[in-house]
Amino acid sequence: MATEHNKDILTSSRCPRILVVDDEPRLLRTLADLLRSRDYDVTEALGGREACLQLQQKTYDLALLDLNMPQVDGFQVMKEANQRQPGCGLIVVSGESSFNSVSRALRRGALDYIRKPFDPEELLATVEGVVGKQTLIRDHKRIQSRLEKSEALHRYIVNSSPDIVFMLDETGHICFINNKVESLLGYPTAELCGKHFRHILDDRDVARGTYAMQGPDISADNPRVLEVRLKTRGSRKATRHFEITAFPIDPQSWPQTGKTQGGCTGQPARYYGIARDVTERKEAEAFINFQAYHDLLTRLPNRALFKDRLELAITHARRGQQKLAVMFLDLDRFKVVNDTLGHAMGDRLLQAVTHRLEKCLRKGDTLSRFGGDEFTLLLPCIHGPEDARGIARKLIQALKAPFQLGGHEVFVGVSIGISVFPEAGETMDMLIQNADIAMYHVKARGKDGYRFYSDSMSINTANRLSLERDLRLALERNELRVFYQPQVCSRSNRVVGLEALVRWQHPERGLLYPRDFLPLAEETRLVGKLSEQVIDQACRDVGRWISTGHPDLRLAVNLSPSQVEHPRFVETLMNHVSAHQFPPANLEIEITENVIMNDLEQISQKLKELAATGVRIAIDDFGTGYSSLNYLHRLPIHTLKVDQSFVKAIRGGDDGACIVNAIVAMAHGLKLEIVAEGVETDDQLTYLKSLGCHQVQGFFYGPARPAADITSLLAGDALSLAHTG
Ligand SMILES: Nc1nc2c(ncn2[C@@H]2O[C@H](COP(=O)(O)O[C@H]3[C@@H](O)[C@H](n4cnc5c(=O)[nH]c(N)nc54)O[C@@H]3COP(=O)(O)O)[C@@H](O)[C@H]2O)c(=O)[nH]1
Repeated sequence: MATEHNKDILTSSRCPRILVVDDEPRLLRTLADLLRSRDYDVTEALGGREACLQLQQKTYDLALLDLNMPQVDGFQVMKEANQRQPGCGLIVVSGESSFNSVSRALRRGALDYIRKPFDPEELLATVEGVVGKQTLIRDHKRIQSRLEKSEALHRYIVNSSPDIVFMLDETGHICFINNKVESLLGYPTAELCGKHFRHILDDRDVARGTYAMQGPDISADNPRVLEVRLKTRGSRKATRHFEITAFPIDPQSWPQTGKTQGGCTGQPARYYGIARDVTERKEAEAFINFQAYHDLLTRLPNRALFKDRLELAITHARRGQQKLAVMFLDLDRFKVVNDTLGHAMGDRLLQAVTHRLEKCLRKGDTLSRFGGDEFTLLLPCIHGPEDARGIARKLIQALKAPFQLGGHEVFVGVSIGISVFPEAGETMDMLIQNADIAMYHVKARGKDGYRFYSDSMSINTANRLSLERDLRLALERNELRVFYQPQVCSRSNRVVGLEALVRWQHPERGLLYPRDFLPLAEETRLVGKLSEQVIDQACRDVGRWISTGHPDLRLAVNLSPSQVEHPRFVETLMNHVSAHQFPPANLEIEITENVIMNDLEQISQKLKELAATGVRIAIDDFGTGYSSLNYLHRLPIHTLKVDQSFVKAIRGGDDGACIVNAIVAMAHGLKLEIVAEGVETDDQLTYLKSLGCHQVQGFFYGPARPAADITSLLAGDALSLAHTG
């Protein structure tokens, strides 16, 4: 096929067409016959006029002309031929032999001049020579035109390729690169020709790219395929992703003579290939990958990625005998925002919270959104629990300031459970689960704080299920007991109040304390029912003591956060109180500051309603939370209970003691009653008395005890209280 094609290019297959022009018919015929004897395709023109007509009708390779002809002479025919058929060769055959005529004929384009009478052999040789030359010129032009077309076609194909097409020499310098590099990366081709391909490789891929091209086993059957980032022109950072397929050039199939054909390095091309822009695919892949492992709202790692990182961190920690901490964070009051301001605001809040939390963390830490308003945090390589404690405090503090959401000022808090590897669990699941358990303990104590997991919180899943079942049964079978801890006036040593504290008389496990079951009750929402039973029992017991000679005796009850948050809290509580005809003025509810701050507006309304009935309100654990003067001032608060931790600190004479001074002074200033909790020693009592804090509660006067003990205590001598403790 190629041979046929070449033959077609190189030779003209038709026999040359010759126009013979003379005004003498005899001479004309002789000349024509002579040429026909050599198989030329001959046309006779009798005179110049007919010749011109012929030139208008047909194309000729050659014209043999007489000069002296009547009307239209040979020069005019030459002029016509030059105008109409510039490719037609001209030979003059004339009896005119003056220098002028010859030179004029040659100037008009005659290729040769044969004088009459002519020698037939000489004429045939001249014609053959001119025809051969004409054929060569014509074929050359045709080949050139075909080559130009072919080159244009290939150039068009290469340059309109969607890919970058390139050739490299042995050392990796660019011999050729198509225009696509300009539209994709911004480089004019001339700028890259002769440069090493490293010039456009992203720094991160230079080593890999260079190694790939130097690899020994690259062959036509085994092209080098690799993905790299190429730099865009004029930007130090912007890159696009390309998939490069490079082949070696076989010198056998494309022999190059010294210089690269069409190349610009002066070296033979050794590799050719294409670079396909796969940026969109890579970005789509990256997005899908991101989606699989991240939460799209906060852009934080999701549960799957968190677990993966935790697994890895545990392996490292185990190998290096290090510690790590897992925190389980649950936002407080998020639900209120979501329900009242809508999900869009809820989403914005989660983003803002994420932003603040992230600011508290180091580079290697992993904060993840576990779902809803739950986050988990991995702190790898900590020295000990103190590091985690510091971070937990920072996180809590970071969320203290209000969030501005479309004109609304919103407060949220965070409850954080912490588990430290390896003490609180050696596996990923255990660490997360135990941090979650610890978090529920924070929630049960009024939210917005942190707690470390300890084994005492733990109940494994099986135990947990059986404990939950037991607790449900306990509520049905009335296994809950109410113990009372006296609140004593230190001046008179008289019992002024009783704090109701729940106990569970478990049929197999004996007497259980709130820490053993309250978080579970909170988690399973059984706490509401539990509290109702406690209130009922306490109203019955204390109501009896009130009506039997202790009219001023105060009943203090603890309320769980979820109980207070319930929309019908006031109504439910008052129903129980009135069901037992308990005088509201003898009832004091204890709530923590965090419960109040959970939803200041709602709680404030509820507390006002309660206070209007005569019920008293005490702030439990005062000093450990917000200690905000703002709400103390705005709410109907009657009593502050100084947290045990500050009372304990009295003994050491450290900062805690100063806090007691401050709280007592503040309570006096605001005309609030004050009860100091956890009083265990005479020194603490003396110190508190010296501050003017006369209502105290603690093991100094005795722990919480069953109702029967309280009956005899109230009947006996109040002064003997200290001895019964
Ligand atoms: N929603 C409800 N919560 C309740 C109810 N009953 C108890 N609780 C909550 O459980 C917390 C722990 O209670 P408890 O184990 O009974 O501990 C109380 C006292 O026994 C203990 N205490 C008292 N004096 C001392 C002391 O001198 N030293 C010392 N180490 N501990 C002492 O303190 C607890 C009472 O604290 P407070 O409530 O802050 O006054 C308990 O704190 C409640 O939150 C319930 O019915 N419903």
